Amino acid sequence: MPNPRKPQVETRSVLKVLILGDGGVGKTCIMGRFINDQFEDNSFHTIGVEFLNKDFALTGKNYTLQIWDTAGQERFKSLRTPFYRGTDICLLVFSLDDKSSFSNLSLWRQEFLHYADIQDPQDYPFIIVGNKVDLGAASRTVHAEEIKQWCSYHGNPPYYETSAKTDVNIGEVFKESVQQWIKRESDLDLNFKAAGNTLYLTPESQGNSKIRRYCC
Ligand SMILES: Nc1nc2c(ncn2[C@@H]2O[C@H](COP(=O)(O)OP(=O)(O)OP(=O)(O)O)[C@@H](O)[C@H]2O)c(=O)[nH]1
Repeated sequence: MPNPRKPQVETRSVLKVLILGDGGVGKTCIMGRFINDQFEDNSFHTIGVEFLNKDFALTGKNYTLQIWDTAGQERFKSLRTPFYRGTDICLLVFSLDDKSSFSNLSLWRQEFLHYADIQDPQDYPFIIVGNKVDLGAASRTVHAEEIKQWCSYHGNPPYYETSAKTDVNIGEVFKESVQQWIKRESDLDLNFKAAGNTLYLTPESQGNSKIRRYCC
């Protein structure tokens, strides 16, 4: 039973989720669907970056997803890249009816790794999103086999086919983001322990507020 005299402190992890991909693939609409459950038929091109927060609970734990929508057009590159650092999860989005948005996925991945200064690209949690699945098979120009090959070459990141318009798999992508983050945190923890970095608390060290679990 909770102690009524003790204030209940809510613990909440804040995750930065970045959405990248060509202009027009539906990044803003994906964010709008997830945050407000709305879809814009005529959304404007994003200029630079915009971010919105959404609280999310998974298996009894609370998270705040800080979702960063970026401008996909090349002319806005210098406005978006300064915001890549500190990203926890990166969504790489293409449109299933736009072959060149899929061909550009590798460039988006490289741009992110470079400007976010990621040291271990193979371990980084990307999620691949093929949007506009509602357009159906007749409009589809990017096929399952080539997506599978791309993913297999790039470390098998999770792949989702979504529709911001008809709300297909949008919640699942963000749930996957949290799951990827949880997995990465626990892998980092295991690696830390496997490297023999166990911290033993002695009576002296317990009084030393400068001792931290991880070294920077
Ligand atoms: N059919 C369909 N259209 C979509 C979907 N998502 C977005 N669109 C449309 O695609 C167009 C571009 O959507 P945006 O969300 O603005 O694309 P963006 O990737 O943010 O574009 P930039 O801001 O230029 O980077 C708009 O006309 C949307 O209505 C979808 O799931 N299905």
